[in-house]
Amino acid sequence: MIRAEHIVKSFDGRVVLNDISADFAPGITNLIIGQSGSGKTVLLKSLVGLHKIDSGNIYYNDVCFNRLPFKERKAIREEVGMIFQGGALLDSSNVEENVRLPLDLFTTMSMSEKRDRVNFCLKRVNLGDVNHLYPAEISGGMIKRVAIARAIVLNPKYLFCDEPNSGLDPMTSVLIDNLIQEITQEYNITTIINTHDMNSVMEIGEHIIFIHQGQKWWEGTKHDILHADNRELNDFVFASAMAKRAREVEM
Ligand SMILES: Nc1ncnc2c1ncn2[C@@H]1O[C@H](COP(=O)(O)OP(=O)(O)OP(=O)(O)O)[C@@H](O)[C@H]1O
Repeated sequence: MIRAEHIVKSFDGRVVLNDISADFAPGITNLIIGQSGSGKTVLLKSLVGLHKIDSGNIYYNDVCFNRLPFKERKAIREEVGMIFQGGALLDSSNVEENVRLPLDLFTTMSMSEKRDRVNFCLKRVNLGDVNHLYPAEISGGMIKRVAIARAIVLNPKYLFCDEPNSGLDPMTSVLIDNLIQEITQEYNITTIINTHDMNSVMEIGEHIIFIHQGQKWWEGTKHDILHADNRELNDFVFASAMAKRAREVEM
């Protein structure tokens, strides 16, 4: 469980997160949505400790993360998996080396133990026999799977995903969304996903926070969204004519 309490963050006196509070429960997919520039990435980075917040508190279970000394914060960070936009694999390392990297950095496992763990994680994301391929030799969807395998290799308690299906076709996006949801449930991970993708919202939006101009404007589930009486949310979610018609039909 991650809890944000009254988060305020500004840059050069300009407030970009204004008093945001939210609970992110484990075992479900928590989505942060909002227009470009609304503050989603700043919120995600603040929650993970990459931005120092001006005020408020961030709890990881019962521990106040933002007030911890550096060493203890680092220990919690080792329980965090991250999936970055574009995958962020090392181009000069092959798939196995990319997935193994957190094990090399943070564990004292033997090489054969590491190889077993890497193979287990690659299998979990439905990738086989790609260990020796380089990122340039695999598809965008495979890159995301490798990024997911790397994010789970240390058995994280918390998983942060920044636009996990950016650049993917709609079918591959659904597969990646479903994979993240399955892994979240299977290992009871607290997962927070930053997304613009309305298909993701309707597919895996078990808990959704809508950010508007730096404020939490609406909160609910994918089922609530269809009936939400919130103009900014509706303008954002049902922006296209097709989405508007789909909503009318559903209503
Ligand atoms: N390091 C920074 N320094 C100054 N301003 C920043 C910084 N990072 C973000 N901002 C500002 O904070 C606001 C929110 O940015 P943020 O990246 O969180 O938006 P977003 O909702 O993630 O947008 P997008 O969907 O386009 O990625 C923007 O106005 C942005 O210019």
